[in-house]
Amino acid sequence: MKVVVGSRNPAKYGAVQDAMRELEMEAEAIALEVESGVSKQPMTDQETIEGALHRARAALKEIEDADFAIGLEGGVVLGSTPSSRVMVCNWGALVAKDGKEYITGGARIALPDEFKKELLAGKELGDLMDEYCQRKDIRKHEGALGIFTDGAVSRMEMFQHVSKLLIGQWRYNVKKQA
Ligand SMILES: O=P(O)(O)OP(=O)(O)OP(=O)(O)OC[C@H]1O[C@@H](n2cnc3c(O)ncnc32)[C@H](O)[C@@H]1O
Ligand SMILES: [Mg+2]
Repeated sequence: MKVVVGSRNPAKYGAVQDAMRELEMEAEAIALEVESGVSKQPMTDQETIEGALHRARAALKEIEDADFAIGLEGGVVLGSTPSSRVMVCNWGALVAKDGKEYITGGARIALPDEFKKELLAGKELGDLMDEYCQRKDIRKHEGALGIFTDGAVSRMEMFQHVSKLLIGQWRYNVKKQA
């Protein structure tokens, strides 16, 4: 089997590899940088879902003999009421070679309130996190999730869960059709 991942970010690509290992799938995984087709910082669930789907569709187009492609996308949700918090959201999409598309939501947690103004001014969460922690490339490592849960759940672990949910749904359908 051959699987394509629509990102070269190790927190995403590594997550798909780990998910496949856990599900005892023998597949070659290829990481490809593709366009998300949405803004660099998606600001709604809908935009984040579209980014994940676009990545998966674009990745599958690149590798003709792939069985399926996975797109993973992070975004933020600003909240529409004064009491609602700004959250990091996560979505994944799997597009199979038969054209079937699967979508799965990942964990979301609240971010510091002061992030809201910066996000509205056009700042990316990845850059905000690096400034907040005075470090580089947090998005490629534990992510906002890992930082704000004191390492309890990392971005990679969350994307691993999303990938397992996607691959599981794909498997269910493949078995049903057999
Ligand atoms: O190379 P790609 O695949 O684009 O990986 P990315 O880290 O940029 O991830 P996304 O494009 O999916 O995320 C959109 C933006 O949100 C940021 N982001 C999302 N989740 C994050 C997290 O847990 N920690 C830090 N930044 C995060 C990310 O850095 C981008 O600025
Ligand atoms: Mg990005």
